[in-house]
Amino acid sequence: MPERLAMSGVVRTFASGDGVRGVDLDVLPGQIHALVGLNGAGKTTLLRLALGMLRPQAGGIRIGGIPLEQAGPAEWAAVGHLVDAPLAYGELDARANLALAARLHAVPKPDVAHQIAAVFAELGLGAYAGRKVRALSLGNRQRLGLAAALVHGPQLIVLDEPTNSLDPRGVILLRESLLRRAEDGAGVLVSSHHLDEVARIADRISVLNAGKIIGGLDPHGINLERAFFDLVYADDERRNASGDLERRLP
Ligand SMILES: Nc1ncnc2c1ncn2[C@@H]1O[C@H](COP(=O)(O)OP(=O)(O)OP(=O)(O)O)[C@@H](O)[C@H]1O
Repeated sequence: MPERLAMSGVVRTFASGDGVRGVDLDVLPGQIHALVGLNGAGKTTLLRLALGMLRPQAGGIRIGGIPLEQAGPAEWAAVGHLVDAPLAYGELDARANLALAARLHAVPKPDVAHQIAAVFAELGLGAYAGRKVRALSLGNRQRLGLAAALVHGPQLIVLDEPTNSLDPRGVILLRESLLRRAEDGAGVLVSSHHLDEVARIADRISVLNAGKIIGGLDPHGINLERAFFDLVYADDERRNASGDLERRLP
């Protein structure tokens, strides 16, 4: 079975020199791959590249074995993502928003109501199904954004800091949802600042620093925070010692 996502030698830098500078990364079927890094490390940029929201300057990206530039509706229907703010129509209720998300991802019409009910239950949103989105709390809007990313049963799930503004119950529901979906064969790429949460769900943790993957963390290891900072500081020192040449060269 091909990787759900494969990125090799991906480069995308901005005028400042920041960005993503030569990243290899994959997500296998059934795997939860977490991406951690300091603010500005390049996590969102990398996820946007994986989703075709940004074009790489170099390198290759494949989803479901297909190069991104050749991916068509069938490949994209198998992807669910929440990167940036949840996109929703404020004047429509939560159910209507999810129905749109389901149809956009090619869920057959007769299945839409059932799949919406299932994902509402999964993320604890049932009580808000008839509520206009503009009247939802921040956390419930985030839950709705997650529901929209998951309603069609995607095989590749890409989430940028998905626990943002979720309450502890929401964090647990999302955790259970991602673990179950991975067990069913989905591949998950998720960025997070919460090392404890990441350790609970990830099969693999990659550390991104200044646009590069500088190593991995053992999800079962003790003192993940210490291991994380050891990697980051060692990389910062190495880059400082080399005058951060790589950063300044095109
Ligand atoms: N569209 C853009 N134009 C210019 N610079 C950008 C753009 N998008 C991101 N950057 C820069 O690229 C770097 C990486 O940003 P990115 O948002 O990917 O980091 P991040 O790891 O997701 O950070 P955070 O944890 O704060 O969300 C930052 O220095 C950011 O300012």
